[in-house]
Amino acid sequence: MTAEQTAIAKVTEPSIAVERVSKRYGDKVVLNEVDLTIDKGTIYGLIGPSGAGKTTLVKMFVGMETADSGLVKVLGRKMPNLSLLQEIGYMAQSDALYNELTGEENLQFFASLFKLRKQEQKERIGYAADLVNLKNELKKKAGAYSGGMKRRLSLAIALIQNPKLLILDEPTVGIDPELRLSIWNELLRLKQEEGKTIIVTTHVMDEAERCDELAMVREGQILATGTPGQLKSAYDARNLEEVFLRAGGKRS
Ligand SMILES: Nc1ncnc2c1ncn2[C@@H]1O[C@H](COP(=O)(O)OP(=O)(O)OP(=O)(O)O)[C@@H](O)[C@H]1O
Repeated sequence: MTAEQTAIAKVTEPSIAVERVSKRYGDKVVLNEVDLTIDKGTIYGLIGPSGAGKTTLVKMFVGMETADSGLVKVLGRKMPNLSLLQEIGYMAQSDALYNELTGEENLQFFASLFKLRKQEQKERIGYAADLVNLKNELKKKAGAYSGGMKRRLSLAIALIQNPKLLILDEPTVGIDPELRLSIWNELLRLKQEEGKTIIVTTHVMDEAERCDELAMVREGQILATGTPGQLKSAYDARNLEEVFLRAGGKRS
């Protein structure tokens, strides 16, 4: 391979490669031979009804779940892999915060887990708190935050170490429309200007519209992938809500 070919291969290497991944809990098959490729520098949405397997899949990207069979590669390395945690920001569906610590102390604690210089740590905390509009609430204990504020603090924590890959499980639940818009604008900027790869699970169809690519997940399988436009034409639908319903996306 020439140097140029090597460079191209590096650029085009996907952020996530999932090959024939299956997972069951007891008798229940939660993921069934899933294949998925997520390119670098894209916003990728996983949509599908409750219980479809989206969270289980993204937990594998973070190394919090393991597949029974198949392969999950993140940034070219097989998961689980502890050394990749610096590169992955994860916002879980339920907030994992220290209620007895203030918002600021929570951010400091999570920042201290990563390799950041003191000054950088300070800057990242300022940036993340500002992004989620929590700068004036940082001295309050997280336990006294509203549900939406806790979500915002969790999102700030996911961004704290400036990861290459952001994995956000229903990031804007409980967040008001104005802030939701500014968070989405920032996600778009992070993709465009910093080349980050962002993976979101969502039930909100106007958020799905903002993704570059989507995967429709149902009953542990990926029914279809494509841009929002491609999915709409494939299902002959006017909007993604119709795609969702036509793909059989009834909530359990
Ligand atoms: N630790 C577990 N033990 C047993 N079953 C589990 C476990 N985690 C998930 N499940 C089951 O796996 C299935 C898929 O769950 P998952 O959370 O991945 O769905 P989801 O698509 O993220 O749903 P939602 O949109 O509601 O978040 C569900 O039937 C769920 O009950």
